[in-house]
Amino acid sequence: MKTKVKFKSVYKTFELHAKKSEKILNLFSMSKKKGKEFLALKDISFEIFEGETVGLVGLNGSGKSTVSNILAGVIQPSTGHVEINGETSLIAISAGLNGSLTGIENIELKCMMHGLTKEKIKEITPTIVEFADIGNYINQPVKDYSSGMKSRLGFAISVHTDPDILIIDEALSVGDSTFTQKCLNKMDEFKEQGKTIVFISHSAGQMKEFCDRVIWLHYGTVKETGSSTEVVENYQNFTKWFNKLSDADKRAHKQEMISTQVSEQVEKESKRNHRPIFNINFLKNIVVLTPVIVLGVLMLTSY
Ligand SMILES: Nc1ncnc2c1ncn2[C@@H]1O[C@H](COP(=O)(O)OP(=O)(O)OP(=O)(O)O)[C@@H](O)[C@H]1O
Repeated sequence: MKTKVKFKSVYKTFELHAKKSEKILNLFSMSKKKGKEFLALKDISFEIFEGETVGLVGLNGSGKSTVSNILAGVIQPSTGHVEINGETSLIAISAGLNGSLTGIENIELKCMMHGLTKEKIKEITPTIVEFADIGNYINQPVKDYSSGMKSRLGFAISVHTDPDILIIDEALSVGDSTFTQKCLNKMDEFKEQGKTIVFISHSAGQMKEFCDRVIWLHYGTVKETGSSTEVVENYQNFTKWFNKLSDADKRAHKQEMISTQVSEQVEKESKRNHRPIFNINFLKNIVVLTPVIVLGVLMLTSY
């Protein structure tokens, strides 16, 4: 079987800053206070093969969208190896849509970005418009759309640009039932054509029906990978257990898990990135630049 996607020991960290000013100072390496780092993905490894539909499940914040954004090339992993064999197309609520452009203009732009010729775009635009089915809003700026409308347009464009790997990130959750069914039928067509699909949904039913395999992400790690029925059932048992906890126990459990995502990276970072506020390069720049600036000011004021 041909590998379409491979993640090997992937980590993704996000910097967390208590204040905006810290973030700005950090950009110029002038702050000693290194913002804490949050490990959204910790040592993630998995493989997806051609023609498979693989689901991602997990609690809010477990890292599903971070994986889908890496797959779509929207963000880069911090460390680790990512192999993607084919063109990906991400369908998430409003992903890649330009708010100030109209629906029609977005169709043109996104299709061009997928490398479609002008003739091809002209040919498929009516089909996309018909699939999106948002009436006259197609000529309105996307910023005026409801989330359902954005999702409809995003889905309609993505499935008609003929991607190898389709990534659907909860885009169906905001559509009404008629549109969701239309999208699920389209996904069936894609499966029949042997396309690869990565599907993120909080619907256990959709996961079991559409996915060959499911990956359960848990606080940034892979908790389980296996057949969709088995993994979804184990995940549901976990959520049942979790929901039975008291509010205080839920909070404590979450806090305990999240603290492992923050503290581990901070320890590593503090060892790796310990640097003085005014390092030698900063002082060198001051020594070289000050006379130049003073000379410039003197020349300007002498005229
Ligand atoms: N740009 C960012 N800066 C800081 N933290 C971020 C950023 N993007 C994501 N995160 C954090 O990374 C973690 C994973 O987020 P992600 O959106 O991948 O979760 P998810 O599983 O898709 O959640 P949901 O089910 O709510 O959509 C979350 O704790 C989130 O707050």
